[in-house]
Amino acid sequence: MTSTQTLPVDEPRAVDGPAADPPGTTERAALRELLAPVRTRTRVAMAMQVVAAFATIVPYVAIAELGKTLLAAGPVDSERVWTIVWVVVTGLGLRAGFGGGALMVTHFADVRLQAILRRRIATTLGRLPLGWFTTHSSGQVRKAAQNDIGDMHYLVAHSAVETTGAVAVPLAGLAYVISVDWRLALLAVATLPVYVVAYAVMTRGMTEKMEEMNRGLAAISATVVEFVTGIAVVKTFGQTRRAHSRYRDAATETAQAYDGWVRPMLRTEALASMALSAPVVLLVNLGVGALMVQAGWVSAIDLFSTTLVALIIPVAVTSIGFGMQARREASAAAGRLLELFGAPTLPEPERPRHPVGHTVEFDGVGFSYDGRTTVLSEIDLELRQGTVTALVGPSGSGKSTLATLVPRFHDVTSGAVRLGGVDVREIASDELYRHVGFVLQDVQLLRESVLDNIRLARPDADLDTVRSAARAARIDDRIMALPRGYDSVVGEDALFSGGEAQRVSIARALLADTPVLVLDEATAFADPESEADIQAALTRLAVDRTVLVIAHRLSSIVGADQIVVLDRGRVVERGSHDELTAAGGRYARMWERGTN
Ligand SMILES: Nc1ncnc2c1ncn2[C@@H]1O[C@H](COP(=O)(O)OP(=O)(O)OP(=O)(O)O)[C@@H](O)[C@H]1O
Repeated sequence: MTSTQTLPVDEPRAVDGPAADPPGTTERAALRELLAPVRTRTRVAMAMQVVAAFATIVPYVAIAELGKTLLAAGPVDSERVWTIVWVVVTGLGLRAGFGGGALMVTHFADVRLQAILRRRIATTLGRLPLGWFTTHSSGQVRKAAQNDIGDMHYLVAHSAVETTGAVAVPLAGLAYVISVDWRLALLAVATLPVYVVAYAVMTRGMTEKMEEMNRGLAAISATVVEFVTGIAVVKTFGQTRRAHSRYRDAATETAQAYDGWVRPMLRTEALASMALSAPVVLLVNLGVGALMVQAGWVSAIDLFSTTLVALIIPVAVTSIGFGMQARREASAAAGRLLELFGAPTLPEPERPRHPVGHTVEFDGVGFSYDGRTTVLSEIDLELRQGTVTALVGPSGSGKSTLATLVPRFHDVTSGAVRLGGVDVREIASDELYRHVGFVLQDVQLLRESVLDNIRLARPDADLDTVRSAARAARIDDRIMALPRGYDSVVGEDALFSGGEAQRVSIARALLADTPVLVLDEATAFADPESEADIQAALTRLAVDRTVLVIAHRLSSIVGADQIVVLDRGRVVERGSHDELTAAGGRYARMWERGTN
């Protein structure tokens, strides 16, 4: 049983912008929207980083002044020396305090944003129609909750501060060297253009190359998944070698593409980093600077002080490049998160109504998943309180779709589904799930103790109550035989077969005790003994409830109060087993063939 929450949340906005938006605009807007809750903190941190950037320059300037003082003719002015020492210490202290403080502010901001986004993901997931989860894998949800939020860490906690530092430190340094001598300033940044040009060459066509790489990696992972999921078939038909070679080919192709892309890039990168390396900066500044000193343009001590500052400019600049890649990844992650937040949610009624009784009615119900192909049309049905209705029909006739409209996996396209006289869309979702339970083919057991799995809807139920539900579902003996009994954890020391998992979920439904039940009679994988157990458990579950069962075996629904035959989304026959076999129609033929 799943219940949904109704937490207040901003209405999600559509992710896709107008068609005329230049590429990247939507993602930038997405990023701005996601980062809005921490904008003020980020700005405060940036301002702190500007102070830290100026403080970074102070010790270098002070040391240059110290040099001048010590080399000046006459006795050393010790008072001035001490003042300079204090300036150096203060500069270092301010840099550590403001720089560290800025990072602290952004890291707290990041934690806050992660909490906001995680809550928003939980709220969104709680408001999505259950049908959404049948078309989206848990992997996608996990990626959003972990990887995408994680990808945003660099952006929030580091990028703004580091980029500010990367711009402010060189600017502060440049301001100082210009104040000393404009020719020395030119020298201090002389190697920068080489880096900028090399970097531009390196990142040319980066987006396309990254896409190509991602395609290659996706192909490799697809062949691995194909191999692992189909391993039984692959081995049985002796195709292991072929499957291996497909993986090898995909891996080789991607490796070659990577090599072809990265090799020239590494050469350029080496050149770029060389242009900003300390020996090259020193060589250019001291070499050319010495000529300037000889020519009498500048003093040796000025050259010394500007060379010191020139050494710190490159370190700051190179961090910009690193930040750009992380920013790109974070923007893409933000886009994916907003896509999740923008998924159409199940509207909650403004003024919820309460059902009276537990009769379910389908009134002129029509449904389409995509708005084009009609899956159900003109369904009029009444599932009277306390009766069992079985749905039969060929595969794809719409049985599951019809049944899952009752717990609002999706909302009808036309007509209405009513419970106790109230349209299910007018019942608050948590109340709806207190009335409607379901046991579907795809049994979902959580990685928790068997006890907690069974008492999911009633966490306060004691062991005796849980055991009596499990006994009714014919699974108690099996659970007691587990190493830690009811405390065994599903997936660790509680490993259930398909039929056993089905019975655990029946025990869960029995305990939840909802008056309306939607059952998918999943007996396809069960052995005859297990099938008999499941049938017995289902029969027990159906007592005194309004039950809608998707029947795969006609033998199990002979006693149903009403059998509904669906074909291509329409009700083609309806009646009891005796009435339908006597009528000699579709059901009678299915019964004779012994198939559904
Ligand atoms: N999530 C979905 N999105 C789009 N189309 C869907 C979705 N689920 C089912 N369909 C389509 O709706 C139609 C009815 O499917 P449904 O699963 O309700 O049939 P069914 O009678 O329960 O079939 P089966 O007995 O094989 O389970 C099919 O054509 C199917 O392809």
